[in-house]
Amino acid sequence: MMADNQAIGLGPCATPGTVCVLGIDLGTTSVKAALVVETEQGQIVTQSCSRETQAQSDSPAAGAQGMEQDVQRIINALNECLAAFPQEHLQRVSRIGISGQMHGVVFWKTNQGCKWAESGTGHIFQPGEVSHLITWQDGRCSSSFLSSLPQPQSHLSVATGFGCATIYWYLKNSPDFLKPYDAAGTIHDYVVAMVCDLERPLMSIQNAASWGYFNCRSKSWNTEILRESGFPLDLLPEVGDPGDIAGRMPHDWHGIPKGTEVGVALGDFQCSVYSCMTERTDAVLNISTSAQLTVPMPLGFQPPETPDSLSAVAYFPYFDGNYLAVAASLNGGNVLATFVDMLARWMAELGCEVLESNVYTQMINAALTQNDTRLSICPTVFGERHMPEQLASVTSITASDLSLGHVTRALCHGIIQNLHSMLPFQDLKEAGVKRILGSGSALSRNEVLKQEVEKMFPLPVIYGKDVDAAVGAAMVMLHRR
Ligand SMILES: Nc1ncnc2c1ncn2[C@@H]1O[C@H](COP(=O)(O)OP(=O)(O)O)[C@@H](O)[C@H]1O
Ligand SMILES: O=C(CO)[C@@H](O)[C@H](O)[C@H](O)[C@H](O)COP(=O)(O)O
Repeated sequence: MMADNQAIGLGPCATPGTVCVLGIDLGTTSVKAALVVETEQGQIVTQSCSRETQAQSDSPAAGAQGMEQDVQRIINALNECLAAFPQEHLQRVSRIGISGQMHGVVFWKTNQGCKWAESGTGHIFQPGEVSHLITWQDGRCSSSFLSSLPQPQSHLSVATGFGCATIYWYLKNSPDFLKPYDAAGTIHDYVVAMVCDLERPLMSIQNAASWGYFNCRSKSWNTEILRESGFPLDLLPEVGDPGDIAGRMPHDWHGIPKGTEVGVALGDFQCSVYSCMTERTDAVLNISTSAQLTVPMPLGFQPPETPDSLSAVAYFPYFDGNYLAVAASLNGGNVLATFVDMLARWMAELGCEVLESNVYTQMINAALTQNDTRLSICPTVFGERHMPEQLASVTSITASDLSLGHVTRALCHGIIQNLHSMLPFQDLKEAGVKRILGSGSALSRNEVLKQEVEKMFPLPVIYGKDVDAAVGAAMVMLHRR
């Protein structure tokens, strides 16, 4: 797996004639990049890099419920990742696949979305007239606000943090905010639009479905419903199929040659699945900032016409018209990150500074010596889309079960139990699942989470080596010729 703060060189760069693809994932916590080459033995990840973005930003308009990220910081992390790769590797890249955190929205002004500049290793861009990214974790749209919106004609219901809901929120609460902007997309759509110099942004079906008000059968926005309610239709991107080429780069970028093909931006969840799922009897468990447990739906499956907002399982578009049934939890690695942040703040108040990475190591080690606990933690600090009101709670507290090991064990158990409550083991068995493939760095770096998965889902669980959204995004562009 990828390590923070350094580029990992894993092999030679592509020799002339071999295809080399750059995969990028703009995640909620970190940016990841990987170089993947096709060899006679199959695909090899030759370089990889990960950088935390530290992009969380205040949201004056939305207050405490808002969750925004500073685009400049995300692009800084991306630039650092690419600058860490050897030039001779980047010069061999012929195609780029980009994925990222879904549902969120960023606004920009056409032709002023970025500024290009010369760096030591070629051209790079910096954000220009761009808003913050309002992320999938944003909570400004209350249940009553959402129920005041028109009913979508889609199999997916609309939740807070979805692009169209956020645009409605601005329209109704702060219309002046939207005035300077004439383009919008997810953060990864923005990057694709900038590197390809697109006049109008292009979005894949995967990301369009994640915004709400998109019909996956007709592959079109709910234009009439949106128009009737005064929605600014001009802000909706054009839509393409996952795997399509969005454009070619008119400039070199970090030494990647001018003319390189860039794919339409993809969902990070779908790319994580693509990086590891090989059999129709595989389930995939991805834990990054969020968490998803998923199984493929039978070929030819079409989702119901209308959504079931009380269901914990949704159908997300995958590739080639296929769907994944997914328990998409809002409570994954972010629950552990919240706990670590709370500990670090308490320690600071008590006069001790601690490095967060050391806290993760210590708490995971402590929980590894604590196989079980009576402490019970419901970890839904961030609610769930199908029951936003149910927040976290701790029960069965006894004085003997309060060590760091007990609490960490109970937290990890709670995260997996919550996923299990959304998509139980029994359902996986009935769907014919034979093994679970683990992906995402919050899982790969945490032995306690792995143990809890294996206890709650008694199936073979396999943790692949190069399994994440950046590698998946590269693989999509390698396979789709
Ligand atoms: N040092 C660490 N050891 C183990 N887990 C960590 C560590 N640092 C962060 N994490 C976990 O990784 C999660 C972020 O994973 P990441 O793959 O970067 O997310 P994303 O793809 O959403 O950007 C955090 O929410 C946290 O739970
Ligand atoms: O929002 C959720 C919650 O699981 C999903 O629908 C969605 O695929 C992902 O969480 C987002 O794309 C964010 O991904 P990540 O940064 O946590 O990897």
